[in-house]
Amino acid sequence: MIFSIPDVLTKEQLNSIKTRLEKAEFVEGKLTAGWHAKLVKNNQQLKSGTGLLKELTSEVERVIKQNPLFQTAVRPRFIHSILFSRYEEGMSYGTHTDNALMGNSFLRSDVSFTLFLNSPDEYEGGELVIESADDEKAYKLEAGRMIVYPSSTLHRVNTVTKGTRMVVVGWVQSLVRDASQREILFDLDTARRSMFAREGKTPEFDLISKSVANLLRKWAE
Ligand SMILES: O=C(O)CCC(=O)C(=O)O
Ligand SMILES: [Fe+2]
Repeated sequence: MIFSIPDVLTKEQLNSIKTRLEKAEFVEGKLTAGWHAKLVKNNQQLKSGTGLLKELTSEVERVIKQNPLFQTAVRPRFIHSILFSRYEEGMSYGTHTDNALMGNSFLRSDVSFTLFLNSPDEYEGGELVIESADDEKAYKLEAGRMIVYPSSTLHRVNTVTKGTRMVVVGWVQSLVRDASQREILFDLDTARRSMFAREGKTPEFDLISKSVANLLRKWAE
């Protein structure tokens, strides 16, 4: 399931993050890529091990974690490996797949996300393109909006031909590893919430709630 969440960050939060990033030190993106992704990764990211990265990471993580749509659709156990990436003119990230396990704790990447920090009219190119078996789709979202997609895909970032593209990227180890199981839980949960809004706590609502809980018991790890 690929979906996007609007207004993950408010205008004030976006401005505050961008102001702090303007003065920050960025390094070669290749430093955190797997051996094959390194070959095609040509961007910059906020230097690791700095107070600023820790501060911004915890701010963004908290906001994402609290988002109700993210919670129901992704069921995060760990949000991890967050990077603040910058693509200037001529930069791109060629076709790759994300590492399955990341960092010293080998956190699994089930779901990837890109949170756009600047507006699409501030740069040309720079679309995130996600491939499927016979097609591909390009995403270039407004500032504050986040695209969420399976880490199992092949994807790329087109060359930025003008301006600068600023994003936050990160990964999630979900409580429910299997994407099709996550989708079943998401559909049932959405259906029962809309039934609840219309008719309140009916016997049908109780039965769907019981199924959501029991499936979660079966599938969560
Ligand atoms: O910048 C993006 O939208 C995605 C970047 C990416 O694919 C990655 O960092 O692995
Ligand atoms: Fe990626």
